[in-house]
Amino acid sequence: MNEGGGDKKKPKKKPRKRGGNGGAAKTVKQQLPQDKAERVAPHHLITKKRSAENGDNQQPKKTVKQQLPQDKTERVAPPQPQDKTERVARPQPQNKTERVARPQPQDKTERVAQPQPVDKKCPAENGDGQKPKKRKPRKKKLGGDITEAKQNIDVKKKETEKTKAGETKSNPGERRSNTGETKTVVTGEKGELVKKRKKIFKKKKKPKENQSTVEKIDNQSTVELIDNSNFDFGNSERSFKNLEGSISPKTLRVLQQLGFKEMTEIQAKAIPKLLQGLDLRGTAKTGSGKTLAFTIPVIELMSKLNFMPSQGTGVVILSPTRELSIQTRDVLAPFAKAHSLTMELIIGGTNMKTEAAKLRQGVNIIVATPGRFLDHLRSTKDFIFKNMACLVLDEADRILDTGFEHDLKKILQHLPSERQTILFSATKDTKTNALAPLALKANPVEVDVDSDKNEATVDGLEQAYVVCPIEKRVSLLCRLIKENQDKKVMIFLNSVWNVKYYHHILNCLEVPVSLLHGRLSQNKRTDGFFTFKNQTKGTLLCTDVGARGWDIKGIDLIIQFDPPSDPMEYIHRVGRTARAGDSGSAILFLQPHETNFISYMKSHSVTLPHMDISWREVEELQVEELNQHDEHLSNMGKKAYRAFLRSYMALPLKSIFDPSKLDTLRVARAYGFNKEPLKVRLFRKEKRK
Ligand SMILES: Nc1ncnc2c1ncn2[C@@H]1O[C@H](COP(=O)(O)OP(=O)(O)OP(=O)(O)O)[C@@H](O)[C@H]1O
Repeated sequence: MNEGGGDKKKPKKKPRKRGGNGGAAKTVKQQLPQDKAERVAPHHLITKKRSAENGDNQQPKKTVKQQLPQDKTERVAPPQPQDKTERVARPQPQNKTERVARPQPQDKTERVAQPQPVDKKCPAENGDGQKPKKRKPRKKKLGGDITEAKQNIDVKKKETEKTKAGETKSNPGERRSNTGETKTVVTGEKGELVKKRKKIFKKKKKPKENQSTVEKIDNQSTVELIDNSNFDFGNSERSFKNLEGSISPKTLRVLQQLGFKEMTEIQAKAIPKLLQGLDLRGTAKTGSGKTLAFTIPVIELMSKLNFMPSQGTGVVILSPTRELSIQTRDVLAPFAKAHSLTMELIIGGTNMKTEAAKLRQGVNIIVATPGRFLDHLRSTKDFIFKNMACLVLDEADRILDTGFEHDLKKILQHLPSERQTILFSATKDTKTNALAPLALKANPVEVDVDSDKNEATVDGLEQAYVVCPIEKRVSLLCRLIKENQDKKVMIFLNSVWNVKYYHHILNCLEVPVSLLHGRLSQNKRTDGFFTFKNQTKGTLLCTDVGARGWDIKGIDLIIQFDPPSDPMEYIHRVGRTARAGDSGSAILFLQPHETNFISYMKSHSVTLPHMDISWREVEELQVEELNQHDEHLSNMGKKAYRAFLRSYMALPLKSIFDPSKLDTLRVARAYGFNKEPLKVRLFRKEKRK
């Protein structure tokens, strides 16, 4: 067993309790008796108009009306679920035709080179808390957008009418989701909009207790039985039973034991091709079951080859993060066990000698991170990899990110060229396009199950952005966490120091949060991952180590406190919720000068409605005062300040996240300093540019 803690036993999963956290709320309340916000209904924050700016919260009708034109996207009916029967009924491309190189879809980043029109600032975006003199201009500004939204609504309505045929008549403004849950379609009527906004913080539908069970598969890991109810396939053609004859009875038995009945779209399309030994590049949205799509074929391959430990390694699966490797190992484990295949996790932060000893004994399937795997390729004597038959690159685009690209190229040089190679990811970028010819054989099978979808994010996700001046971010964050303390929340930040800093400050304020970042020791990292995984509620602050591939059930809300580097990163971050047909919410924090990101996202098929904040109800935290009482916090604040500026500089979308538009004095205030606590030389240079 390695030291990474990946083999740690997971406690039996308890049924999720979604009741309020009375005790915790009380403590926070006691701690912050001034918090007016505590006195208002939990959903007040987002449903109320900007009463702070108006200095008037007595006009609820106007409030809602003011929200209406703010956001054209809110008025657009959410994308209708594709008719799955139709999708599946389409003739499958013949194998030979598939192997002919199809024109590669344009990389989205290329498509969106032109600067998009800047959203006009709303008063809240100015952060001045001033009442706007007139409301009308705001309506005018979005007039065009509304027209567009109306057109979209008309189109969507027609589509909806078609798909509704055969459904029971429902109330206007309601539709049945594919999970059978009633959803409100935004028709522009006030009441319904309020309903939709409230849903951002609404509790997720709880799975029925008997639908999800945890069962121990072996001594090393526990694997959850699958609750199929959210994946509404309704199509027996996708039944795993149809693979009888192409996959072994042992594999079918494990699938059955785990509760997998029907394949997801990516599985149905990729597995048959992979079983033929073809190279494949697969793209499907987050949480769509890509792991199993490669797990079954690699297990079958090893089983057919009758691979013995003395033959060394037959399959290598590379993932960009340690947690993702641990997770993949856990998915593979019951299948490997059923076929008596040896399997090992090879990730950084663990004892290399122990790993080397295992490799020498012969490990049929390796699940690894690229750096550590390369170390073994280079230095572990008697590690047999010349028989390697298959290489899987999970989250292929991320593997190519800085640091891994070099490792991967070296790995490819070491491995036998006669092998099957499989690339999977939820997103594609230019780097993956560049890797494909290096790693894959000519003309690999391309399976992109989302190419015909309007939205790049999943159907069950409700997302919105808030415009928040930097010095108010911590207050708003605190408020959001408190409001969602009975839920499971992930908060993304862009630097380790800021994760540490906000972890400290929030815990000082008795807002309990945990943290996870790449500089923790492997044991702490794995513990943190599993603790969060097994919690029914709680808030985790993390860097992008948590953005990719984590398959944690029951995450209700994703908050992106710092912006993602690009739309792909956004998609992966929000992909930690609303997985496998489930629902979830996501909120993106933007500073007033960053709102161009929204149109940029739209051009990448991510539509983000604006979420209003009633600033009056957000208690302002006096970070400066906290600094005076806590020297440690003040010191951390300095480091976090510097890390924030540096990470901001590192954001690639300079025209949107423009360092020259960042007011360092305001940034300093956000960390409780009334002047810049230290000079960040590189940042100054960048600003001058
Ligand atoms: N055929 C299936 N039926 C029911 N549930 C499934 C099926 N296949 C996978 N799942 C479940 O769906 C969830 C998401 O799967 P997985 O982690 O493989 O998604 P992914 O596509 O790799 O996501 P990401 O892109 O975020 O890494 C898992 O909990 C898995 O158990």
